[in-house]
Amino acid sequence: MTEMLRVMVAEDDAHARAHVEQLLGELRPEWSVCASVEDVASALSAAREMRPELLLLDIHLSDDAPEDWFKALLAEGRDVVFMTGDPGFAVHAFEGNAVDYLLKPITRPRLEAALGKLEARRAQRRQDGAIRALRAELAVRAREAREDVLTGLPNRREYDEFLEAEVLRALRYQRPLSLLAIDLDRFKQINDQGSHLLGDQVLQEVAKVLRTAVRQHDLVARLGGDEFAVVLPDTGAEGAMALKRLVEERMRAWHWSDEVRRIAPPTLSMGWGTLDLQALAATEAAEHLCAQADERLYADKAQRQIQTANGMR
Ligand SMILES: Nc1nc2c(ncn2[C@@H]2O[C@H](COP(=O)(O)OP(=O)(O)OP(=O)(O)O)[C@@H](O)[C@H]2O)c(=O)[nH]1
Repeated sequence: MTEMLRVMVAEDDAHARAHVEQLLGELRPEWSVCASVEDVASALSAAREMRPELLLLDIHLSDDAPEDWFKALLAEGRDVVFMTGDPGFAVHAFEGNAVDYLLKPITRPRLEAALGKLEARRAQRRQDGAIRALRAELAVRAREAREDVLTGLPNRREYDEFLEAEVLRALRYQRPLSLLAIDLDRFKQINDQGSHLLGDQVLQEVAKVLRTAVRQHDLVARLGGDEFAVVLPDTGAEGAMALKRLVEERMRAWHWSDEVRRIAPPTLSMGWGTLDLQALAATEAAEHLCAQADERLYADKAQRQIQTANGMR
């Protein structure tokens, strides 16, 4: 698709200016000359006000203008083609990243070549922009694929990969590894008696409690629904139990909203497991680790249900 570009021509020689504009009209009839100026002040103000996409600039517009009057335009990244009678100017033109420079008198083939360069540069810029946008989009998608949208915690995919890598590391270096499996109690009640939105808020707050209770190298993940897990590298059973107690304390101390408190301040059932460092196969060791944590979680939940039935918290 041909772009409809707007061009500014700055040239103090009226004949030369008319000549350039005529050539432009012949070479790119769909483009328009939005500013045709003859001095520096008009060139600078037209460049800012008319926002032409191409600036065709005579370098020596008037004797009293500073030699580098056009530098600000180049610095803004504007597409400039210089027109000059001085062959030595080429160096300055390209240092400033001009599109091209044309030696006077301007000929049709040289102007055509300069316009071609400009179009190629604009096409390249569009392509670069599209690639940058695509990269940014891919980065967002990649993050979303590993992140739980509601809480911002790593999701199950990230958790699975992290756990697998940590199990291998722990077995290889014979370092302890623990896991805390977590499930909200009676969460359905919050959704049913409050609202789904209130349920979402509770999930977000639980994520905060967990995130702020763990160490930097631990991984807190939301596995789905009201299930969370914490992978604890370099941590044995004592450390896992200590974290369980800390999370319980923080949940009790959390400032739940009145609406949540009216229904029931949320509590968590938790179970921990530790990796068997004598295990020969990593997959079985990981499965055993998860099974231990789940078993303790269910036992914890069963006990809480009994306590609730007996009217205790
Ligand atoms: N608000 C909200 N609710 C969710 C989300 N994901 C799952 N749920 C709800 O979580 C509830 C889980 O219910 P259950 O599995 O019975 O768990 P529970 O009510 O905590 O019961 P126990 O674990 O036995 O104490 C269901 O009502 C789901 O609809 C979510 O992203 N937001």
